[in-house]
Amino acid sequence: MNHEQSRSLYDRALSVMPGGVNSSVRATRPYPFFVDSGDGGHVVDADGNKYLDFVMGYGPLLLGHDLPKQVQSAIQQRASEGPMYGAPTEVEVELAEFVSRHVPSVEMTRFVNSGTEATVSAVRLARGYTGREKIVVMQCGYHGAQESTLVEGKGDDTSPSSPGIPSSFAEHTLTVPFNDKAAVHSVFEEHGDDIAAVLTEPILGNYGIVHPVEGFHETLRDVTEEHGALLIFDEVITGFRVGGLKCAQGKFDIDPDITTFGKIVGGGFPVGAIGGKAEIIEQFTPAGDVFQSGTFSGHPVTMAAGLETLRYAAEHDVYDHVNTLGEQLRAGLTDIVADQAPEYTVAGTDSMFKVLFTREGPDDQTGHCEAGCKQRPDCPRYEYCPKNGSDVKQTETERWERLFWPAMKEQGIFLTANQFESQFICNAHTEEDIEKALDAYKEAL
Ligand SMILES: Cc1ncc(COP(=O)(O)O)c(C=O)c1O
Ligand SMILES: N[C@H](C=O)CCC(=O)O
Repeated sequence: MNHEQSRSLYDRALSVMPGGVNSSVRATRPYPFFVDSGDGGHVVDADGNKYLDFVMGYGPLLLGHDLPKQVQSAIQQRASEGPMYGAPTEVEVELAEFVSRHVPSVEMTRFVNSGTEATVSAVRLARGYTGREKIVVMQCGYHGAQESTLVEGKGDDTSPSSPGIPSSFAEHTLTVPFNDKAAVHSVFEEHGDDIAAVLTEPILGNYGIVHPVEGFHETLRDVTEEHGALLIFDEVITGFRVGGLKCAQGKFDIDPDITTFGKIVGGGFPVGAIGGKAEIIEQFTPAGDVFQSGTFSGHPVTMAAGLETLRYAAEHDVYDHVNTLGEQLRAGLTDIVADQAPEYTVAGTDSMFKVLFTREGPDDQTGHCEAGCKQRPDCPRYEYCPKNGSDVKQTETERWERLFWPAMKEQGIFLTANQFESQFICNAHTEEDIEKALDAYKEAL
Protein backbone atom coordinates (compact mmCIF):
# COMPACT_ATOMS: atom_id res chain seq x y z
CA MET A 1 0.00 0.00 0.00
CA ASN A 2 1.16 3.50 -0.79
CA HIS A 3 0.93 5.98 2.13
CA GLU A 4 2.80 8.99 0.71
CA GLN A 5 -0.03 11.49 1.15
CA SER A 6 -0.70 10.40 4.73
CA ARG A 7 3.00 10.61 5.54
CA SER A 8 3.23 14.14 4.18
CA LEU A 9 0.01 15.25 5.94
CA TYR A 10 1.38 13.84 9.19
CA ASP A 11 4.60 15.83 8.77
CA ARG A 12 2.55 19.01 8.31
CA ALA A 13 0.27 18.09 11.23
CA LEU A 14 3.20 17.51 13.58
CA SER A 15 4.33 21.11 13.24
CA VAL A 16 0.92 22.61 14.09
CA MET A 17 -0.89 20.05 16.28
CA PRO A 18 0.56 18.27 19.36
CA GLY A 19 1.47 14.74 18.28
CA GLY A 20 -0.09 15.55 14.90
CA VAL A 21 -3.61 14.59 16.07
CA ASN A 22 -6.58 15.94 17.98
CA SER A 23 -7.17 12.86 20.12
CA SER A 24 -4.36 10.68 21.46
CA VAL A 25 -5.70 7.30 20.29
CA ARG A 26 -5.40 8.43 16.67
CA ALA A 27 -1.58 8.67 16.78
CA THR A 28 -0.84 5.25 15.31
CA ARG A 29 2.70 4.08 14.64
CA PRO A 30 4.71 4.93 12.60
CA TYR A 31 2.14 7.54 11.46
CA PRO A 32 -1.64 7.53 11.07
CA PHE A 33 -3.39 7.21 7.74
CA PHE A 34 -5.37 10.37 7.04
CA VAL A 35 -8.94 9.69 5.97
CA ASP A 36 -10.30 11.23 2.83
CA SER A 37 -13.85 9.87 3.00
CA GLY A 38 -16.16 7.22 4.40
CA ASP A 39 -17.97 4.71 2.23
CA GLY A 40 -20.60 2.47 3.89
CA GLY A 41 -18.62 0.17 6.18
CA HIS A 42 -15.29 1.40 4.81
CA VAL A 43 -12.98 4.40 4.94
CA VAL A 44 -10.76 5.60 2.11
CA ASP A 45 -7.45 7.26 2.98
CA ALA A 46 -5.67 10.21 1.37
CA ASP A 47 -3.69 7.79 -0.85
CA GLY A 48 -6.84 6.05 -2.10
CA ASN A 49 -6.44 2.90 0.05
CA LYS A 50 -9.76 1.44 1.18
CA TYR A 51 -10.16 -0.18 4.59
CA LEU A 52 -12.95 -2.23 6.12
CA ASP A 53 -13.72 -0.07 9.15
CA PHE A 54 -14.34 -1.58 12.61
CA VAL A 55 -13.37 1.61 14.46
CA MET A 56 -16.53 3.42 13.35
CA GLY A 57 -15.43 6.75 14.80
CA TYR A 58 -14.84 4.96 18.17
CA GLY A 59 -18.51 4.04 18.35
CA PRO A 60 -20.89 6.76 17.17
CA LEU A 61 -21.49 5.42 13.65
CA LEU A 62 -24.21 2.80 14.18
CA LEU A 63 -25.39 3.28 10.58
CA GLY A 64 -21.94 3.47 9.03
CA HIS A 65 -20.55 6.21 6.81
CA ASP A 66 -23.37 6.49 4.25
CA LEU A 67 -26.26 7.90 6.20
CA PRO A 68 -29.74 6.91 5.01
CA LYS A 69 -31.63 9.57 3.04
CA GLN A 70 -33.92 10.48 5.98
CA VAL A 71 -30.92 11.15 8.25
CA GLN A 72 -29.01 13.09 5.58
CA SER A 73 -32.02 15.24 4.71
CA ALA A 74 -32.74 16.08 8.35
CA ILE A 75 -29.11 17.17 8.86
CA GLN A 76 -29.00 19.22 5.66
CA GLN A 77 -32.37 20.82 6.39
CA ARG A 78 -31.30 21.92 9.89
CA ALA A 79 -27.92 23.20 8.67
CA SER A 80 -29.58 25.20 5.90
CA GLU A 81 -31.86 26.93 8.41
CA GLY A 82 -28.94 28.48 10.29
CA PRO A 83 -26.75 26.21 12.38
CA MET A 84 -27.81 27.30 15.90
CA TYR A 85 -29.68 30.05 17.75
CA GLY A 86 -28.99 30.25 21.51
CA ALA A 87 -32.69 29.47 21.98
CA PRO A 88 -34.49 26.15 22.33
CA THR A 89 -35.79 24.21 19.33
CA GLU A 90 -38.44 21.51 18.88
CA VAL A 91 -35.92 18.89 17.76
CA GLU A 92 -34.26 18.89 21.24
CA VAL A 93 -37.63 18.12 22.83
CA GLU A 94 -38.27 15.35 20.32
CA LEU A 95 -34.91 13.69 20.99
CA ALA A 96 -35.40 13.93 24.79
CA GLU A 97 -38.89 12.42 24.37
CA PHE A 98 -37.46 9.61 22.25
CA VAL A 99 -34.83 8.81 24.89
CA SER A 100 -37.44 8.78 27.68
CA ARG A 101 -39.74 6.53 25.67
CA HIS A 102 -37.06 3.90 25.13
CA VAL A 103 -34.53 3.97 27.97
CA PRO A 104 -36.20 2.49 31.06
CA SER A 105 -34.62 4.71 33.76
CA VAL A 106 -34.70 8.02 31.91
CA GLU A 107 -37.46 10.54 32.57
CA MET A 108 -35.53 13.71 31.73
CA THR A 109 -32.40 14.54 29.73
CA ARG A 110 -29.92 17.41 29.56
CA PHE A 111 -27.93 17.46 26.30
CA VAL A 112 -24.29 18.56 26.21
CA ASN A 113 -21.48 18.33 23.65
CA SER A 114 -19.34 15.33 24.53
CA GLY A 115 -19.25 12.21 26.66
CA THR A 116 -16.68 13.93 28.85
CA GLU A 117 -18.99 16.87 29.47
CA ALA A 118 -21.77 14.42 30.31
CA THR A 119 -19.74 12.56 32.96
CA VAL A 120 -18.39 15.84 34.44
CA SER A 121 -21.95 17.12 34.81
CA ALA A 122 -23.26 13.78 36.11
CA VAL A 123 -20.65 13.73 38.89
CA ARG A 124 -21.43 17.35 39.82
CA LEU A 125 -25.15 16.52 39.81
CA ALA A 126 -24.67 13.49 42.07
CA ARG A 127 -22.58 15.57 44.49
CA GLY A 128 -25.11 18.40 44.43
CA TYR A 129 -28.08 16.06 44.91
CA THR A 130 -26.58 14.04 47.78
CA GLY A 131 -24.50 16.79 49.41
CA ARG A 132 -21.56 14.35 49.48
CA GLU A 133 -18.17 14.62 47.78
CA LYS A 134 -16.72 11.18 47.14
CA ILE A 135 -17.32 9.07 44.07
CA VAL A 136 -16.44 5.43 43.41
CA VAL A 137 -15.14 4.45 39.97
CA MET A 138 -13.81 1.19 38.55
CA GLN A 139 -10.04 0.76 38.19
CA CYS A 140 -9.29 1.21 34.46
CA GLY A 141 -12.79 2.46 33.74
CA TYR A 142 -12.81 5.46 31.37
CA HIS A 143 -15.18 8.39 31.57
CA GLY A 144 -13.50 10.88 29.25
CA ALA A 145 -10.87 13.54 29.85
CA GLN A 146 -12.25 14.69 33.19
CA GLU A 147 -10.34 15.56 36.38
CA SER A 148 -12.34 13.47 38.87
CA THR A 149 -12.00 10.16 37.06
CA LEU A 150 -8.45 10.37 35.66
CA VAL A 151 -7.09 8.59 38.71
CA GLU A 152 -4.96 5.55 39.43
CA GLY A 153 -4.46 3.52 42.57
CA LYS A 154 -6.60 1.35 44.79
CA GLY A 155 -9.44 2.10 47.19
CA ASP A 156 -8.83 5.47 48.82
CA ASP A 157 -5.12 5.44 47.94
CA THR A 158 -5.56 7.22 44.62
CA SER A 159 -3.61 9.85 42.72
CA PRO A 160 -4.16 11.71 39.43
CA SER A 161 -3.19 9.69 36.36
CA SER A 162 -2.10 12.77 34.40
CA PRO A 163 0.11 15.75 35.17
CA GLY A 164 -1.95 18.91 35.52
CA ILE A 165 -4.58 17.46 37.82
CA PRO A 166 -4.38 18.63 41.45
CA SER A 167 -4.13 15.70 43.86
CA SER A 168 -7.13 17.15 45.70
CA PHE A 169 -9.33 15.85 42.86
CA ALA A 170 -8.14 12.28 43.39
CA GLU A 171 -8.74 12.60 47.16
CA HIS A 172 -12.45 12.47 46.43
CA THR A 173 -12.27 9.50 44.06
CA LEU A 174 -12.20 5.93 45.36
CA THR A 175 -11.54 2.97 43.08
CA VAL A 176 -12.58 -0.68 43.11
CA PRO A 177 -11.80 -3.39 40.56
CA PHE A 178 -14.69 -4.01 38.14
CA ASN A 179 -16.57 -7.19 39.11
CA ASP A 180 -15.20 -7.22 42.68
CA LYS A 181 -18.28 -7.33 44.90
CA ALA A 182 -16.24 -7.65 48.10
CA ALA A 183 -14.26 -4.48 47.28
CA VAL A 184 -17.53 -2.60 46.69
CA HIS A 185 -18.88 -3.67 50.09
CA SER A 186 -15.66 -2.77 51.78
CA VAL A 187 -15.36 0.73 50.26
CA PHE A 188 -18.93 1.45 51.35
CA GLU A 189 -18.30 0.07 54.85
CA GLU A 190 -15.46 2.53 55.25
CA HIS A 191 -16.74 5.60 53.37
CA GLY A 192 -20.48 4.94 52.87
CA ASP A 193 -21.74 8.21 54.40
CA ASP A 194 -19.46 10.30 52.18
CA ILE A 195 -20.10 8.60 48.85
CA ALA A 196 -22.24 10.54 46.38
CA ALA A 197 -22.22 7.96 43.59
CA VAL A 198 -20.77 4.90 41.96
CA LEU A 199 -19.88 5.64 38.34
CA THR A 200 -19.31 2.69 36.03
CA GLU A 201 -19.54 1.59 32.43
CA PRO A 202 -22.00 -1.34 32.36
CA ILE A 203 -19.43 -3.21 30.22
CA LEU A 204 -15.81 -2.02 30.27
CA GLY A 205 -15.34 -0.78 26.72
CA ASN A 206 -12.13 1.20 27.04
CA TYR A 207 -10.09 -1.42 28.89
CA GLY A 208 -11.66 -4.45 27.47
CA ILE A 209 -14.04 -5.63 26.54
CA VAL A 210 -14.92 -6.89 30.05
CA HIS A 211 -18.42 -8.14 30.83
CA PRO A 212 -20.02 -7.96 34.27
CA VAL A 213 -20.08 -11.18 36.27
CA GLU A 214 -23.46 -12.39 37.44
CA GLY A 215 -24.81 -10.15 40.20
CA PHE A 216 -22.17 -7.39 39.97
CA HIS A 217 -24.53 -4.65 38.83
CA GLU A 218 -27.17 -5.86 41.29
CA THR A 219 -24.59 -5.47 44.07
CA LEU A 220 -23.85 -1.91 42.94
CA ARG A 221 -27.58 -1.15 42.86
CA ASP A 222 -28.25 -2.62 46.31
CA VAL A 223 -25.24 -1.08 48.05
CA THR A 224 -25.80 2.41 46.63
CA GLU A 225 -29.47 2.30 47.63
CA GLU A 226 -28.64 1.08 51.10
CA HIS A 227 -26.17 3.94 51.65
CA GLY A 228 -28.14 6.76 50.01
CA ALA A 229 -25.68 7.06 47.12
CA LEU A 230 -26.55 7.23 43.41
CA LEU A 231 -25.72 4.71 40.70
CA ILE A 232 -24.49 6.31 37.48
CA PHE A 233 -24.23 4.13 34.37
CA ASP A 234 -21.83 5.58 31.81
CA GLU A 235 -23.47 4.41 28.59
CA VAL A 236 -21.41 6.63 26.30
CA ILE A 237 -20.31 3.51 24.40
CA THR A 238 -23.11 1.04 25.19
CA GLY A 239 -26.01 3.53 24.85
CA PHE A 240 -28.17 2.64 21.83
CA ARG A 241 -25.69 -0.07 20.86
CA VAL A 242 -25.87 -2.82 23.51
CA GLY A 243 -29.46 -3.83 24.27
CA GLY A 244 -30.75 -1.84 21.26
CA LEU A 245 -32.87 1.19 22.10
CA LYS A 246 -33.15 0.14 25.75
CA CYS A 247 -29.36 0.33 26.10
CA ALA A 248 -27.25 -1.89 28.36
CA GLN A 249 -29.37 -1.08 31.41
CA GLY A 250 -32.36 -2.61 29.60
CA LYS A 251 -30.34 -5.68 28.65
CA PHE A 252 -29.10 -6.18 32.23
CA ASP A 253 -32.39 -5.07 33.78
CA ILE A 254 -30.75 -2.53 36.08
CA ASP A 255 -32.30 0.78 37.03
CA PRO A 256 -29.54 3.39 37.45
CA ASP A 257 -30.34 6.82 38.90
CA ILE A 258 -28.35 8.71 36.26
CA THR A 259 -27.16 7.63 32.81
CA THR A 260 -24.58 9.38 30.67
CA PHE A 261 -24.78 9.09 26.90
CA GLY A 262 -22.64 10.24 23.97
CA LYS A 263 -21.58 8.85 20.60
CA ILE A 264 -24.65 7.24 18.90
CA VAL A 265 -27.21 9.65 20.41
CA GLY A 266 -25.65 12.43 18.29
CA GLY A 267 -25.74 10.48 15.03
CA GLY A 268 -22.03 11.14 14.34
CA PHE A 269 -21.94 14.75 15.59
CA PRO A 270 -20.41 15.98 18.89
CA VAL A 271 -22.79 15.09 21.72
CA GLY A 272 -23.25 14.03 25.30
CA ALA A 273 -26.32 13.70 27.50
CA ILE A 274 -27.22 13.18 31.14
CA GLY A 275 -30.50 11.35 31.67
CA GLY A 276 -32.28 9.99 34.70
CA LYS A 277 -35.06 10.33 37.21
CA ALA A 278 -36.80 13.70 36.97
CA GLU A 279 -36.29 14.37 40.67
CA ILE A 280 -32.51 14.18 40.15
CA ILE A 281 -32.09 15.72 36.69
CA GLU A 282 -34.25 18.68 37.74
CA GLN A 283 -31.51 19.70 40.16
CA PHE A 284 -29.68 21.14 37.12
CA THR A 285 -30.03 24.89 36.63
CA PRO A 286 -32.32 26.60 35.90
CA ALA A 287 -34.83 24.14 37.41
CA GLY A 288 -32.48 23.49 40.37
CA ASP A 289 -29.19 24.92 41.58
CA VAL A 290 -26.50 22.54 40.28
CA PHE A 291 -24.87 24.72 37.63
CA GLN A 292 -24.88 23.36 34.11
CA SER A 293 -24.70 25.30 30.85
CA GLY A 294 -23.26 25.31 27.32
CA THR A 295 -23.33 27.49 24.19
CA PHE A 296 -23.61 24.52 21.83
CA SER A 297 -25.69 22.22 24.04
CA GLY A 298 -28.68 20.71 22.24
CA HIS A 299 -27.21 21.87 18.92
CA PRO A 300 -30.03 21.57 16.35
CA VAL A 301 -27.92 19.81 13.70
CA THR A 302 -26.68 17.25 16.23
CA MET A 303 -30.17 16.75 17.65
CA ALA A 304 -31.58 16.16 14.16
CA ALA A 305 -28.80 13.69 13.32
CA GLY A 306 -29.31 11.81 16.59
CA LEU A 307 -33.09 11.74 16.37
CA GLU A 308 -33.22 10.54 12.76
CA THR A 309 -30.49 7.94 13.40
CA LEU A 310 -32.45 6.48 16.31
CA ARG A 311 -35.76 6.69 14.44
CA TYR A 312 -34.16 4.87 11.54
CA ALA A 313 -32.85 2.18 13.90
CA ALA A 314 -36.32 1.86 15.48
CA GLU A 315 -38.08 1.55 12.12
CA HIS A 316 -35.64 -0.86 10.45
CA ASP A 317 -33.94 -4.06 11.54
CA VAL A 318 -30.67 -2.29 12.35
CA TYR A 319 -30.05 -4.00 15.71
CA ASP A 320 -30.96 -7.44 14.33
CA HIS A 321 -28.52 -6.91 11.49
CA VAL A 322 -25.52 -5.63 13.47
CA ASN A 323 -26.05 -8.10 16.33
CA THR A 324 -26.32 -11.06 13.95
CA LEU A 325 -23.09 -10.03 12.24
CA GLY A 326 -21.54 -9.61 15.70
CA GLU A 327 -22.48 -13.19 16.65
CA GLN A 328 -21.13 -14.46 13.34
CA LEU A 329 -17.85 -12.62 13.76
CA ARG A 330 -17.32 -13.64 17.40
CA ALA A 331 -18.12 -17.28 16.57
CA GLY A 332 -15.61 -17.26 13.69
CA LEU A 333 -12.98 -15.57 15.85
CA THR A 334 -13.55 -18.09 18.63
CA ASP A 335 -12.80 -20.93 16.18
CA ILE A 336 -9.69 -19.21 14.80
CA VAL A 337 -8.38 -18.39 18.25
CA ALA A 338 -9.03 -21.94 19.52
CA ASP A 339 -6.96 -23.23 16.62
CA GLN A 340 -4.17 -20.68 16.44
CA ALA A 341 -3.84 -18.89 19.79
CA PRO A 342 -5.82 -20.72 22.46
CA GLU A 343 -4.55 -18.38 25.18
CA TYR A 344 -6.35 -15.43 23.57
CA THR A 345 -9.85 -14.34 24.53
CA VAL A 346 -12.75 -13.35 22.28
CA ALA A 347 -14.93 -10.79 24.02
CA GLY A 348 -17.99 -8.75 23.12
CA THR A 349 -21.72 -8.70 22.78
CA ASP A 350 -24.26 -7.33 20.31
CA SER A 351 -22.22 -5.25 17.83
CA MET A 352 -19.06 -4.93 19.98
CA PHE A 353 -16.12 -7.29 19.69
CA LYS A 354 -12.48 -7.70 20.60
CA VAL A 355 -9.78 -10.34 20.61
CA LEU A 356 -7.79 -9.85 23.82
CA PHE A 357 -4.19 -11.01 23.62
CA THR A 358 -4.39 -12.64 27.02
CA ARG A 359 -1.45 -14.74 28.19
CA GLU A 360 -1.27 -18.12 29.78
CA GLY A 361 0.81 -16.62 32.62
CA PRO A 362 2.97 -18.70 34.94
CA ASP A 363 0.05 -19.00 37.33
CA ASP A 364 -2.38 -19.58 34.46
CA GLN A 365 -4.43 -16.52 35.31
CA THR A 366 -5.79 -15.78 31.86
CA GLY A 367 -6.80 -17.83 28.90
CA HIS A 368 -9.10 -18.46 26.00
CA CYS A 369 -12.79 -18.40 26.80
CA GLU A 370 -14.94 -20.73 24.75
CA ALA A 371 -18.18 -18.94 25.48
CA GLY A 372 -17.12 -15.63 23.92
CA CYS A 373 -16.19 -14.07 27.26
CA LYS A 374 -19.62 -13.13 28.53
CA GLN A 375 -18.58 -14.17 32.04
CA ARG A 376 -21.03 -17.07 31.93
CA PRO A 377 -20.38 -19.37 34.89
CA ASP A 378 -21.01 -22.40 32.61
CA CYS A 379 -18.04 -21.45 30.42
CA PRO A 380 -15.28 -24.04 30.85
CA ARG A 381 -12.67 -21.25 31.08
CA TYR A 382 -14.80 -18.88 33.20
CA GLU A 383 -12.19 -18.45 35.89
CA TYR A 384 -9.53 -17.44 33.34
CA CYS A 385 -11.54 -14.71 31.57
CA PRO A 386 -10.38 -11.15 32.33
CA LYS A 387 -12.69 -9.84 35.04
CA ASN A 388 -11.37 -6.30 35.33
CA GLY A 389 -9.09 -3.71 33.78
CA SER A 390 -5.97 -4.99 35.53
CA ASP A 391 -6.44 -8.43 33.97
CA VAL A 392 -6.74 -6.75 30.56
CA LYS A 393 -3.62 -4.68 31.25
CA GLN A 394 -1.62 -7.93 31.42
CA THR A 395 -2.33 -8.63 27.75
CA GLU A 396 0.32 -8.49 25.02
CA THR A 397 -0.01 -4.84 24.08
CA GLU A 398 3.23 -4.63 22.14
CA ARG A 399 2.35 -7.67 20.03
CA TRP A 400 -1.01 -6.11 19.22
CA GLU A 401 0.35 -2.68 18.38
CA ARG A 402 3.58 -3.55 16.59
CA LEU A 403 2.70 -6.77 14.80
CA PHE A 404 -1.00 -7.53 14.68
CA TRP A 405 -2.49 -4.09 14.03
CA PRO A 406 -0.14 -3.31 11.09
CA ALA A 407 -0.73 -6.80 9.66
CA MET A 408 -4.48 -6.20 9.71
CA LYS A 409 -4.05 -2.73 8.21
CA GLU A 410 -1.96 -4.11 5.36
CA GLN A 411 -4.85 -6.49 4.61
CA GLY A 412 -7.22 -3.51 4.47
CA ILE A 413 -8.80 -3.91 7.91
CA PHE A 414 -9.01 -0.84 10.17
CA LEU A 415 -8.98 -1.75 13.88
CA THR A 416 -8.18 0.48 16.85
CA ALA A 417 -4.40 0.66 17.18
CA ASN A 418 -4.79 0.74 20.95
CA GLN A 419 -5.62 -2.84 21.90
CA PHE A 420 -7.84 -1.84 24.83
CA GLU A 421 -10.46 -0.03 22.72
CA SER A 422 -13.58 -1.82 21.45
CA GLN A 423 -14.31 -2.66 17.81
CA PHE A 424 -17.75 -1.94 16.36
CA ILE A 425 -19.98 -3.33 13.61
CA CYS A 426 -22.27 -0.96 11.71
CA ASN A 427 -25.44 -1.38 9.68
CA ALA A 428 -23.52 -1.00 6.41
CA HIS A 429 -21.37 -4.07 7.10
CA THR A 430 -22.27 -7.28 5.28
CA GLU A 431 -21.71 -11.01 5.72
CA GLU A 432 -18.97 -10.76 3.08
CA ASP A 433 -17.24 -8.11 5.20
CA ILE A 434 -17.33 -10.48 8.18
CA GLU A 435 -15.85 -13.29 6.07
CA LYS A 436 -13.14 -10.95 4.82
CA ALA A 437 -12.34 -9.86 8.39
CA LEU A 438 -12.15 -13.49 9.55
CA ASP A 439 -9.72 -14.37 6.74
CA ALA A 440 -7.56 -11.42 7.74
CA TYR A 441 -7.59 -12.38 11.44
CA LYS A 442 -6.60 -15.94 10.49
CA GLU A 443 -3.68 -14.67 8.45
CA ALA A 444 -2.51 -12.04 10.92
CA LEU A 445 -2.80 -14.22 14.02
C1 LIG B 1 -17.48 5.19 28.59
C2 LIG B 1 -17.02 6.52 28.09
N1 LIG B 1 -17.34 7.62 28.79
C3 LIG B 1 -16.98 8.84 28.38
C4 LIG B 1 -16.26 9.02 27.23
C5 LIG B 1 -15.89 10.39 26.79
O1 LIG B 1 -16.60 10.75 25.64
P1 LIG B 1 -16.01 11.86 24.65
O2 LIG B 1 -14.81 11.28 24.01
O3 LIG B 1 -17.15 12.12 23.71
O4 LIG B 1 -15.71 13.05 25.49
C6 LIG B 1 -15.92 7.90 26.45
C7 LIG B 1 -15.15 7.97 25.18
O5 LIG B 1 -14.47 8.79 24.83
C8 LIG B 1 -16.31 6.62 26.90
O6 LIG B 1 -15.99 5.53 26.21
N1 LIG C 1 -11.57 5.74 24.42
C1 LIG C 1 -12.17 6.80 23.68
C2 LIG C 1 -13.62 6.55 23.52
O1 LIG C 1 -14.22 5.56 23.57
C3 LIG C 1 -11.54 6.92 22.34
C4 LIG C 1 -12.03 8.10 21.57
C5 LIG C 1 -11.12 9.28 21.70
O2 LIG C 1 -10.89 9.72 22.82
O3 LIG C 1 -10.68 9.78 20.67
